[in-house]
Amino acid sequence: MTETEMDTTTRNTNAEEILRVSGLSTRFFTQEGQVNAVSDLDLRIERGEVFGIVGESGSGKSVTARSLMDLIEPPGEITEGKIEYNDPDLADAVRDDYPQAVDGEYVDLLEVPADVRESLRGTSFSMIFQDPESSFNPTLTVGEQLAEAVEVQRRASARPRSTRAKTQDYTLASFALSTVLPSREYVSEESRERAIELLEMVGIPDPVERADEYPHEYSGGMLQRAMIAQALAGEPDVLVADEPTTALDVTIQAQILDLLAEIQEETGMTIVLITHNLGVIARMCDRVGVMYAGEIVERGTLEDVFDDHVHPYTEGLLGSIPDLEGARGRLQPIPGNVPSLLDSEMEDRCYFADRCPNAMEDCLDHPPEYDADGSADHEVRCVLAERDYEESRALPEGYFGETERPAADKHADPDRTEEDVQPERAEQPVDDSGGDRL
Ligand SMILES: Nc1ncnc2c1ncn2[C@@H]1O[C@H](COP(=O)(O)OP(=O)(O)OP(=O)(O)O)[C@@H](O)[C@H]1O
Ligand code: NI
Repeated sequence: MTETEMDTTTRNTNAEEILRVSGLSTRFFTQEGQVNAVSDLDLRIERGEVFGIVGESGSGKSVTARSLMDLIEPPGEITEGKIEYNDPDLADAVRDDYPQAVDGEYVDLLEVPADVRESLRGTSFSMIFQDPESSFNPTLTVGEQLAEAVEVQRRASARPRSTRAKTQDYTLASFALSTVLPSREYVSEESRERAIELLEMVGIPDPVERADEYPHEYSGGMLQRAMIAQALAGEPDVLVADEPTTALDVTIQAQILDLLAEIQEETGMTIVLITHNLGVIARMCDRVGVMYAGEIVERGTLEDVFDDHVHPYTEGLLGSIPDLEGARGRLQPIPGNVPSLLDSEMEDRCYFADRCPNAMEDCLDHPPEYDADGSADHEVRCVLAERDYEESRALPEGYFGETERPAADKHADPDRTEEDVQPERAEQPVDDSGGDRL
């Protein structure tokens, strides 16, 4: 181990992990059979970092995000694993009733009742989505909805989580209470003012007037900003952003990413950023996990993944982003199809082997995660971490049957959104449409 590697190791043991996900599996029990959307997934998210999850369409990114937020609905189900959240007060509050859920300052959110999980939504965890329409009620003004979100936070901070309740009953009941949305008439003037502040913070011009408008009166980019404001109303520790810019045009995409980066810097919030776009990852993230077929197949720092990647899938993803010069690069989608995640069709091998230019006999066994060169965080689910590619061990052409043309990826339309988000960490000029945001 080199000296630099030692340093990284030290840093990582010291950094506080706000979220520890271990062995998480999420299945959908559909008429066609069991869909293994997320399988045995491990994640360690450090407080204050921007952690990116990237992968092709169907790789399980959104299901991972929704699992973290406890938003999986039937026929889906988290079938295994732990989602441990670092919150000493919560740990104290639930320790007596749910000792198996608590490990020091961590609480396994899958071991506490649903109402406790729900009480954390908005105030500890918040999520923004690709389509802001889904986050707003069309019949209420944006200002009213933001004020309601602020009220939820006020109630949550009024509950005796940090002062330790006298009785467990009271503690748990208070968690549940904070999930009840106040009705409109209880929204205080203070919350209204805070709503306007939030709109201003996310760069909405004339926030006082805009607060009284309905969602449909907002442009796509403005509504995206308003959704971010809504997500921030509860001052969450962790923001999960699922493709927050994909639906927007390139200029607005860049502005929204800048806004998120600014807010992150200002508040120290932890962000889990989900995207199919490695350019967005390069611009925003500290560390990244590359997802394929419901698993993280490569993870590490940006440097690990961009410069020292081992997995041919990562290589393939990198080949499908535009070149660094900003000239329209030739996008080369990875040949072959995203695999079926139907349990009955998944073989116990490397799930990428049928598309992999370097598939060997070794790949017929499902690979574990290996340590890879680079930072201490660099891990890869590929035998190439352990051995070089050997032509003599290559699987014969056509081993997995006919390889077809790549499936149309709904996100991979190069003419629309990809070209201007550059895969480098450039300081972008701040857009001037928003005034003072923070
Ligand atoms: N409600 C559902 N019922 C059945 N299968 C589902 C459901 N939701 C997701 N899946 C399956 O889970 C797998 C992962 O989907 P997910 O939405 O997480 O992919 P993704 O990586 O977010 O893709 P995209 O980039 O297209 O958003 C897919 O095979 C999908 O078909
Ligand atoms: Ni998705």
